[in-house]
Amino acid sequence: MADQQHRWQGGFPKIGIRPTIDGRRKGVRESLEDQTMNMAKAVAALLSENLRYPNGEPVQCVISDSCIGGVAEAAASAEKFRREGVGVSITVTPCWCYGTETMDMDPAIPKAVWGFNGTERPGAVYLAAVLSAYAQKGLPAFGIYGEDVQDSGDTSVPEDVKGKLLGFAKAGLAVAYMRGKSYLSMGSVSMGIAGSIVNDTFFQEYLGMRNEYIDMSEFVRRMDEGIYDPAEFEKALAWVKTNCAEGPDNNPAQLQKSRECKNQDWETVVKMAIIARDLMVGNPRLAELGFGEEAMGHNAIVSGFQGQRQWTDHFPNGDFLEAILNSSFDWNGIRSPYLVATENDSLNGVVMLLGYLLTNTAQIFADVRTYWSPSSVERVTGHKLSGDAACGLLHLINSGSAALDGSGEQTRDGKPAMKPFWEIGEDEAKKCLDATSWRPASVEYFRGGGFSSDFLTRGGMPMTMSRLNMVKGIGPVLQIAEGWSVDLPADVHDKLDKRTDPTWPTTWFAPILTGKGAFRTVYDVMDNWGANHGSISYGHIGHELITLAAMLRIPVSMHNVAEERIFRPRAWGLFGTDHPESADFRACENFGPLYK
Ligand SMILES: C[C@H](O)[C@@H](O)[C@@H](O)C(=O)CO
Ligand SMILES: [Mn+2]
Repeated sequence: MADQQHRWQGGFPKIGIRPTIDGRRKGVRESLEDQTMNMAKAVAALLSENLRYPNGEPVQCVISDSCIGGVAEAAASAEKFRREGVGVSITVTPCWCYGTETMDMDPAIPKAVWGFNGTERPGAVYLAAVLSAYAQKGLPAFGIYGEDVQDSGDTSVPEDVKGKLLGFAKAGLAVAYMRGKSYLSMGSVSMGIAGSIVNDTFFQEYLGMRNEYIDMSEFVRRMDEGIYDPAEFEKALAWVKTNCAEGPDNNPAQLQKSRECKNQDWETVVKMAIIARDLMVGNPRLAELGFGEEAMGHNAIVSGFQGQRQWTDHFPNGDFLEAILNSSFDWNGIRSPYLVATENDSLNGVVMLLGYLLTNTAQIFADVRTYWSPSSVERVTGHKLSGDAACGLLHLINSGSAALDGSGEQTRDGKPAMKPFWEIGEDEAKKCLDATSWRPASVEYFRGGGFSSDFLTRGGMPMTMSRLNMVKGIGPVLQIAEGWSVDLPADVHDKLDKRTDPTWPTTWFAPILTGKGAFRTVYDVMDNWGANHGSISYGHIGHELITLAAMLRIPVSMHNVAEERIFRPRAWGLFGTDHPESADFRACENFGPLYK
């Protein structure tokens, strides 16, 4: 995958591990050196063995050169971390230490402290002391403390501690990786969708990201002037002819485009996909072809394509571009997705990015289009919903950027899954492609034609749908709904699907209900959802999104994650423990965005 490597040119943030110790020599420090450093090595091994960067390589950890017994060693460690590109820090200790003299003072990087639950020289006292120092200094940190007492010679990492270390590290790496990267708007506001109004202050102050913009006419320039790799285009077009089967044209006969026009449209949409990727991450091949500036790209880890309507009123739509780039495979083989938000809905692009960085898997971008009550389904189809669907369903469907991974044709332990690219087999990629038919675009919507990916998500996948909303006076607010994809009998699906648009990808989604608030019923989930879109990740990752949101100081207004799975900075509890949701809002407001 050599041609992919340039997209990782910025490298990846490392995790700094800070073994921290009681600095008193003549006995105390000496007695703790090995245990403390061994804790750091155990955490580094845990993280590198279990976590991977988006390119599939193991996460790298950097351990301070010495235990940190005071400010001189803390400063030396900070300097090493700066040199090494550390973006997340974890302090570990089995003993009492001097909080303000040893704490990590870098305001921009997520931090956690693991205080060993021991009795000889308890790390818990330091843990509590330093977390209070973090709260006092406005640097909220995560506290990790195992539930069971460990003997001083025990160098293992308990399961509960492992879970918190891994959850913190995943979210922390996501924060660090976003910093300095771009969101690329290809076009502007689509059909009056407010999420397409790109809020650059949000990207800058909350995510540390830059906003880049290109006009959609850039696609015409590059196509007309051949600013793309012609060899790759030929390879891609041949691959498409073999792997992207056209489905039936659902347009009225008199509106259907000729075969010749469709063939031309295929060439156009394939070029659009190559050009969109080059715009996002650049392409060294363009420099070889004499297009040095275009070869650079926009350093974009997520983009949005406006498409509708001016482009799509004249040119083939961006559904192929969006769907194939969001998938984990294309003519260059199996690879990490390039995130593209349909309709340039940048707020949905952000939650696609958060889900991707937490899971390293492709995301489904969808309209939260219809709530189907059990009675409505029965009225329309005669079918009685049951199982996960018994309380009703949400019809998630949008033309465009649902990754083909969303078909659920990959498997893990024999069940439908969406996997990181390095776990996907060639046969599984083929199954996703074979499960997708490319329907001539509905010309009522897309006068310029194009092809829409049409697949049906297999049921039985754990999923998490999320949405970022922008509320005047508050700023960003995150919504999360864990649930399951659901299978429907083929005839039932067909009847319901045909009532919307059968040429688009469908996921039948059953949110997990709690019986309370927005999760009292499936209808309440829909009725509380903040916008027309959601991003759907594989797995129940709501707890990891909550941890990540707290790091970013983005309050969560709606979720169905059990309280015992939630992990936020220790300081959040100081805003009240009886109503965690309101405490979250107040804590986020109090500490404010990371990069303000
Ligand atoms: C094709 C249609 O215009 C759809 O793109 C539209 O209904 C949406 O997806 C709105 O979010
Ligand atoms: Mn939409």
